[in-house]
Amino acid sequence: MEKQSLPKKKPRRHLGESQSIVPPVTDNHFLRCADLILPWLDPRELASVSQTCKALSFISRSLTLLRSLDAARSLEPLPVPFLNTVDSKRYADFLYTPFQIPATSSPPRQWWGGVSDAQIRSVSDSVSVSDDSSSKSRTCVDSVNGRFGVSLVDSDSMYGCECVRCEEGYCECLAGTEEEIANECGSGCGCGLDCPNRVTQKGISVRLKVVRDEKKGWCLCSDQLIKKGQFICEYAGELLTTAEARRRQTIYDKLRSSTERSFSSALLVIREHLPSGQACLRLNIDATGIGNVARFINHSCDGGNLSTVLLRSAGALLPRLCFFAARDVVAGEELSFSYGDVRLAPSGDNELSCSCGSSCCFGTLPSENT
Ligand SMILES: C[S@@+](CC[C@H](N)C(=O)[O-])C[C@H]1O[C@@H](n2cnc3c(N)ncnc32)[C@H](O)[C@@H]1O
Repeated sequence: MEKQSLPKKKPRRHLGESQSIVPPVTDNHFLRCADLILPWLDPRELASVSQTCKALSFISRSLTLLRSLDAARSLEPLPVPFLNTVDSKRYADFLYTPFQIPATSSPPRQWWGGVSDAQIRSVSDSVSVSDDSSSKSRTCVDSVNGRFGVSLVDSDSMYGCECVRCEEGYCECLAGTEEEIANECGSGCGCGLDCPNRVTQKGISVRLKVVRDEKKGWCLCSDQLIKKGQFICEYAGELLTTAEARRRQTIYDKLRSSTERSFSSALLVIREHLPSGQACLRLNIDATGIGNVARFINHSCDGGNLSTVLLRSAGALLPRLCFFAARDVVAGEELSFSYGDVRLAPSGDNELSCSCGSSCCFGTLPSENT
């Protein structure tokens, strides 16, 4: 006769037993701690922990919403929202700087959208949790601004105008010394930020949005009609030495191959040539970890709808790469430019396929041999 096996009894759990009451999440230290502590709590304490978790969940959902509402974290005159109808990513994670900054190996944390005091209070009232994280966050943003506000200007510069009010388009600052570099009034001048010859120094003044695309990832798009010649933004990020740019490029290439190409880098190398053809200036700007909205501008093989201008403001140590509308751009249109000439770039293992959709698409993205 066959021995009938009885249905196995589920082991009963008692508070205090060292059995797992939370799903095993191997790398989650918080949950591992919870697993050790929660079984020792009495019902009232357990209920209070549960309320706290609900409050934290509410706050983190609100923060996610706030983050998706402004990629620029209130550091630009206008917010730049994320829009995604393609997948579950609500926003891209990077630190925001409106300006070029020196390379940093240990970037500080950055405030990015806080639940307002009123919201915090209403959450606290409803779930009896007191939290002063909002004021801490604000202190954090100040220190971050201080850190990121490192200015790459030469305050003792002798170059610059002494105008109290410059005339638009007519100022000694506008006469360039290098042929390829346009000039603006700047910190070395007597005029202020409202000077008409400081178009690119007032932040982003056109409505933009960051839209998710299935093939290209995030794309910077206009959210209004932009007239030909209007300033869009500069390419802000960390200024690297060429050695550091090469080091980071190797890391980014590895990351891209290990994350099945979902990793996007935003390291731009700008070479300005003398009329003789010899390179005279090389700028390496990395917006991958720290940058502004320009890090979302994708490549287009037909040159796109943006023109780039290398621009020096009086008193600045280095020129900045600025984007202007190359033609009228309608609301909703993606902003793009050419990353380089694909025919000049060496083909390699790390080639990315291009989805610019232009009639002259080369099929692959230009890759920079740093
Ligand atoms: C500077 S980032 C642009 C923003 C990026 N799409 C994102 O999601 O963060 C450059 C990266 O975007 C993607 N990209 C840019 N232009 C593209 C294009 N025309 N086709 C496909 N991918 C593109 C590539 O992954 C490239 O490495």
